[in-house]
Amino acid sequence: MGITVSGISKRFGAFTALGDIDLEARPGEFLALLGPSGSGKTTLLRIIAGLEFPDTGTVAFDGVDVTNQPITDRGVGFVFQQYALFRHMTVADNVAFGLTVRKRSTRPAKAEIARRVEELLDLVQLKDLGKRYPAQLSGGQRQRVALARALAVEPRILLLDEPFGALDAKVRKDLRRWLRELHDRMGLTSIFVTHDQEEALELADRVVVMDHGVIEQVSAPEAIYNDPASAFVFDFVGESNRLPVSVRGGRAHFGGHAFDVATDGTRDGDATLFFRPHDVEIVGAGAAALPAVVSLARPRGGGTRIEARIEGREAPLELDYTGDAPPRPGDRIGVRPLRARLFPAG
Ligand SMILES: Nc1ncnc2c1ncn2[C@@H]1O[C@H](COP(=O)(O)OP(=O)(O)OP(=O)(O)O)[C@@H](O)[C@H]1O
Repeated sequence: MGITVSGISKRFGAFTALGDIDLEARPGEFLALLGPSGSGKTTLLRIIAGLEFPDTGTVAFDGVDVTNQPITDRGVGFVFQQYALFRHMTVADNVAFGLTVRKRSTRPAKAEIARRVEELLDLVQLKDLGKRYPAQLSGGQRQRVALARALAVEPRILLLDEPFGALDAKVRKDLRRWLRELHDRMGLTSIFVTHDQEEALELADRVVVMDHGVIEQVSAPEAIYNDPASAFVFDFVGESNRLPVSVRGGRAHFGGHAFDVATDGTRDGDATLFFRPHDVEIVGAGAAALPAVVSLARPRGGGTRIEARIEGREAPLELDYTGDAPPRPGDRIGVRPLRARLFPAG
């Protein structure tokens, strides 16, 4: 089932939480909403779920406008961190909840509900734990129960808000993979909110990067990392160095030094240069490059991570060196950014 969000805006008092959002999730797609705290991810997800209503704009599922439908009519499964399991109910009763609260006319028979619960517990690999209470489970098991509960109503759309936020890194990673498999196997359309970029890049078909209530970029994970659409995305996703430069005659200038970068039609004037730590060439001092002094060198991932200071800039550059004669603290080096990107200042 496809999800189409058109022209959605939402204010809380004088504060604009979402401004004119357009977004499309194709049938079967797994989207991640990624952004810093307060960027509007949860508000957007709640509007898609029907837990919140927009000031303007529409939400449609497979072309059918559901903007004014309450959550109970939308047929979505959702796992939100704040909708924890019911502590006084067994695991099985938690999973059955969405079915048992249905009106009598649409509620399956008791035996049928029990069968479905068994099936779901099997699916989330908690087959023999139906009689336990949430307090008797690990964090990861609880989140799998929450997922089983969301899936009990046989949704075509699954909405998840940081469902693994409170779990340790290893469990998170396992659950993430397992969730992706489940999504594929059940043919769901899923939207997942996270502020963890690794999670978004690993899990999603496309990543939606948000900041201050607007969408900065919607792209496949590789493109988010390798071809960021804005200075914000470059900075937010992956490691980066930023340097205020002025662009003149196809070259970047910083502190009296000029160096070659692809200016890609950037107009002459002030700009911010971005480059990743591994996208540099480190050359000897005196070469036509940005002069820097190494302040720190430590092993990292088979190479050496170097911090280097440049005159007139407080924040050191973070650089990766992969050769076998890494520079040492105090060494003077020249830094040539490769694959750098310029964004107009401002
Ligand atoms: N009911 C509300 N009343 C007033 N302000 C709200 C309300 N809900 C959200 N906001 C504000 O809207 C902005 C966006 O919040 P939202 O929860 O959507 O952000 P988020 O990107 O999900 O952040 P986080 O990663 O911290 O959960 C925040 O500044 C928040 O304080």
